Amino acid sequence: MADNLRKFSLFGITGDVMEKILLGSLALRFGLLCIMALLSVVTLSEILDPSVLQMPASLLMDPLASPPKTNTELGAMTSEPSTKTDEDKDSTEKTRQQGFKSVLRKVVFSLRMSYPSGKRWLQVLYFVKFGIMILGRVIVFYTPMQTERVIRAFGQTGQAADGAPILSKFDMASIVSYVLYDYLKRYSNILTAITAIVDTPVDDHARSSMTLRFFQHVHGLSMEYHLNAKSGETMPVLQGAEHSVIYITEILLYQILPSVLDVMLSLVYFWFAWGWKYGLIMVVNLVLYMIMNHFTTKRRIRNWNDYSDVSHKASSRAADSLQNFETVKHFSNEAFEVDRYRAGLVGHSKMSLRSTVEDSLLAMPRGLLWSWNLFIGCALCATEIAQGKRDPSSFMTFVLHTKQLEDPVDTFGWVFSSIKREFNSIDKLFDILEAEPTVKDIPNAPSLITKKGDIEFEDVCFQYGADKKGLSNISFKVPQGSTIGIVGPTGSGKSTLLKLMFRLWDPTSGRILIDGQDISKVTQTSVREQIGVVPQDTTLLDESILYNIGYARPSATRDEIEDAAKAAHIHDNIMTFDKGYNTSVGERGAKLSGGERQRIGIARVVLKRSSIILLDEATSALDSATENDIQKALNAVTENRTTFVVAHRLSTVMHADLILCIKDGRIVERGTHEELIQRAIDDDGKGEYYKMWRIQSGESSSSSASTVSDDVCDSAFQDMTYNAETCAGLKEP
Ligand SMILES: Nc1ncnc2c1ncn2[C@@H]1O[C@H](COP(=O)(O)OP(=O)(O)OP(=O)(O)O)[C@@H](O)[C@H]1O
Repeated sequence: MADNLRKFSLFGITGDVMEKILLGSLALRFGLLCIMALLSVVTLSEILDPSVLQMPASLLMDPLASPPKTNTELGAMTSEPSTKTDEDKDSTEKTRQQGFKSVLRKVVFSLRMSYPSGKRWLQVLYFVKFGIMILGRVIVFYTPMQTERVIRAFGQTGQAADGAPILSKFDMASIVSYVLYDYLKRYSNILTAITAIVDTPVDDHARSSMTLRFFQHVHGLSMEYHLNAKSGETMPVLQGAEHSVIYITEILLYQILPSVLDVMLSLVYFWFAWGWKYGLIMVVNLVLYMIMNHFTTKRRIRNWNDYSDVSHKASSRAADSLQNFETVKHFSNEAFEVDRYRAGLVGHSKMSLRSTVEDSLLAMPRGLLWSWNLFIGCALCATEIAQGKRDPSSFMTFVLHTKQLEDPVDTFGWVFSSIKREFNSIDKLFDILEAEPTVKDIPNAPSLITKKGDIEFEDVCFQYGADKKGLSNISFKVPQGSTIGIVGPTGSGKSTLLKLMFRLWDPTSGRILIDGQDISKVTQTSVREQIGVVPQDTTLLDESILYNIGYARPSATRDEIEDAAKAAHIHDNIMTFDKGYNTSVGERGAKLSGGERQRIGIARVVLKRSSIILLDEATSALDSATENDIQKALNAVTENRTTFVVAHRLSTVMHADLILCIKDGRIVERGTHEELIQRAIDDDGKGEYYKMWRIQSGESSSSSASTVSDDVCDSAFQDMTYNAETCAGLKEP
């Protein structure tokens, strides 16, 4: 060979020179590879530097813990380590990922979710795809044997019709069969086309049914979950898990299973058709490969977990800052947000580089092991051919079979790590799916039947958490059609009381009765259907005004919606907008003023026509004149309906049939406005309600109760739209 090369000449370049060029280029290639390997190791060690690894963790800290003022402070903030809670969470997550049971659970979950249960024709398609996969294994197994048959045919000699010797027989049938096998093995063949077509409706069905189930579950969760969940994170988790479920199924059934079948078939074939030595080489190689793979996969998973955590946190922080753009602008923190996001991206790319470098380095020993196996097998086969024990064509069969196994065995190299990555997102989904509603309907709970609308609180106690505030021993009874005013300092528990009525939470002890029925024993939906709420901060859906008002009763006609808007004194405003009722309100109603949002909230309650109405500071964002108008409208709406009015402005509640004054979660005073004032006057001016009334009426708190004069009353009335009779009743006898 070397001699032949030396004699060779091309364009005047002799074989000698050519040989040197070839050797030189080989040496150069080797040198470059060494440099690349060295650089990879250097990069790896740099990336493995713990300070670099901690960098992205800075994104985990709460930026509000100490609001940044200067760039230096911003820089300092972004290099803080993560909070312990997040670390704990992450390690729990990773611990949970391990364990056979947990893996099995996720696998079963994925397989179940991706199976089109309930759809017969989709099930047929599902099994067609599976059948094609099995057929594929048979084709893969037979292709090398067909090659051997073609080669053997060359070796067969014979005689032509004229008696001339034929050195090699031309076997068209075996060549055609080989080409056919090869075609069916290719990516772009008829079987893969059928698989892709079959796949689409099956996967689409799995995706949509899964997302709907998850979506329904999340909507079924209680207020507590939604308050704790980060807005904007739930949907990506659902979408990520939806992708993961499909991916895991695809990998299990169409990557791992075929690979296992390929390996098993080859193993059995070699062991029994070629002898135990070949089988043993295969087994030893596979076992070594799996062991090596196990350790490398562990490392890859850790890399991936770190990578996905950093990536997830960086993007959710970025989304959060965009959602709260107004707050960012209030504090001119645009640059801070950009810096924080940049730090996240830097961490992200470092993680990405680290895992790529590690993955590539870890793949090298696997390649070497495989070549070693090929070498042993080839040497054994060549020896047997040389000894005349085997046909030379069998060498080709061995090489093709072994090479054909490379793909499936290599699949084990990456498939387990990638499947485990997907487990990460299924874990996040499990967190959501495992969240139980804190407010639950008892089994077979009946619906609430409202005959009148009498309401009773029976020694109701409630706490948000073990050490958090709530309500204590709340008891009162109100007949149908009454208006109950709830007043008290901020944070005293007024809204909490309304939330308990609406069953956003259930009392820790005690009972709330509507028409004698304990609301915790009837369905939440039936309770909520009977109650109309105007919350402190009416949030709207990013749709038109028409849609938002109609949301209270989707069956309402356009006329009914407009009537409700008129009753809430917002119709004229709406008509001044270019698109009238079709005006889009923006995200959470951001394109409307606070007062407009509140009036849409009131219009909704008008449209809902519920028998009980809860108004939580429903008119706080309105000017006195508009409030006065709306108050009249609300009086019409609330007539003959049991109404709870939470208000700081006493003018809103002073006509109530009963006023409850709440302080630190307890009712400290109760009565009508007149009774409360009179009681305070009789008691030397002591009384919470009286104190608030005097502050709001503009009288100095140091004045004594006995000096409640006409002037005071008048100034109070200016703000309170108070009536003359009530005022007369409050003056000193
Ligand atoms: N989801 C919650 N988790 C924990 N604590 C809460 C929660 N909601 C409210 N609280 C706490 O419960 C207490 C009562 O809150 P609530 O909203 O009922 O007060 P409020 O009297 O309506 O106040 P305001 O007049 O300011 O609206 C407050 O200390 C508040 O911080």
